Amino acid sequence: MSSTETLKYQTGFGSYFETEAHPGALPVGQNSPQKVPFGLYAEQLSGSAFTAPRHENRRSWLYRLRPSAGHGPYTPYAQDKLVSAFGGPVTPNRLRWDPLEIPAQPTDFVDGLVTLAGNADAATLSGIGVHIYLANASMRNRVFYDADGELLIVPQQGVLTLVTEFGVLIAGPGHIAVIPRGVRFRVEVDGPSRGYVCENYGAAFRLPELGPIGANGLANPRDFETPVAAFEDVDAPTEVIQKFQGALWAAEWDHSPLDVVAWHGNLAPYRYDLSRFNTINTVSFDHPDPSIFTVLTSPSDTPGVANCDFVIFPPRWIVAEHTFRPPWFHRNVMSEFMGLVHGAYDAKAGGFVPGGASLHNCMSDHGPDVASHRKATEAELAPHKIDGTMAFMFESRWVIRPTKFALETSALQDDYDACWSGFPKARLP
Ligand SMILES: O=C(O)Cc1cc(O)ccc1O
Ligand SMILES: [Fe+2]
Repeated sequence: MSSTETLKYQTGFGSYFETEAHPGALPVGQNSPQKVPFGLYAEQLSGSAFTAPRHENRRSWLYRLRPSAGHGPYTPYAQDKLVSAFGGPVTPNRLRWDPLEIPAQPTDFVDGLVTLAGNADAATLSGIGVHIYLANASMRNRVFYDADGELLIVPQQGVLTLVTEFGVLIAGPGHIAVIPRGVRFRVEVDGPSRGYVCENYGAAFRLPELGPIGANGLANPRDFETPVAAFEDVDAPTEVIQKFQGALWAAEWDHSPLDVVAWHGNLAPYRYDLSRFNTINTVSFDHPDPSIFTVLTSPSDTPGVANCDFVIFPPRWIVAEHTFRPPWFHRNVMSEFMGLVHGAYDAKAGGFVPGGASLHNCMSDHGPDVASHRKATEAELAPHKIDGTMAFMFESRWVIRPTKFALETSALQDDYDACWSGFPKARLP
């Protein structure tokens, strides 16, 4: 990721930013002057209702070469692997997938998105879509935006350059990137690329409360990075593809919409280096609930019950005494989708591999496989570093429904249940 160093970022989660790619482009003292500097056009992008309370209110003002309203109609764009209709029958079975293969034929980020699962409904602004992207080509003369939700991108292979209306950010394995609902962007790849996308239909991701942890810890606000303004002045046909109510639509614009010369506000893309996560865990006994590893949360209307939590399982020291150290057996009202960026996950000795995924829905029985259980019950409980790994979970209050594709793909493992068979029965004296 050497090119990272050449880009500039502004730091702070949800900070109030202001940035201009050309000196004097940003109006001073007001948002919408009669004459914007250089004849730029002012446009407000609202990510929350105008009347949302201040701590929830997110919007930015963009100053662009042309108003983005100047375009013709959108027509349907065929890409049937990306869906947002999660009705129909749903299996209660535990599911696990091998990594989906990156295609051999040229495929960009938009065409390479495939939906594995999702819940609730983009129309009511709640729930999530869970997608995998499989790409080997950069987007050329085309730009994407998602009216249905915010995109949390978890690269697993290949470094992405996200050229957005707000500037350029780079994210490879070990980083996440978040693109707010509606923000237009192009994805450039450096080779075969795979990763996970949580499309958040609900309230925007934010940092979790820290409660008794105190004022510091977990993901610290200053480690979130937002690009500085950068624009392209391109008068050439550009295909703008949007996702709206589950379907893709395309329109041809006569210029690139990535023409924002300056902007200010608190709604903007950002990235985060997961190695900056200040991991907190037990120094006494027992395995804490995984909420201790929450990086970002999208709350629902019920306090403490997330539309989606983004949780990671990063490298960390394990020191618990007289404790079964890996995740315990459990059943959960919340539904859990997991992925693996690299390394191994301590509850699964085999079968859960980088780029793969698993789904444990509401009340499904899961936990360590037989081999992990045996190893952990026999291990000498010295301090131990779990290293070289990064698993994650999208955890949601709504049942996560696999798509038809996810249930029919040959990547779906047909023997997942077997990892929990053969536990010796307990013997009472
Ligand atoms: O199921 C999983 O592997 C995720 C998970 C991890 C953990 O440490 C505790 C609970 C939990 O659901
Ligand atoms: Fe779990």
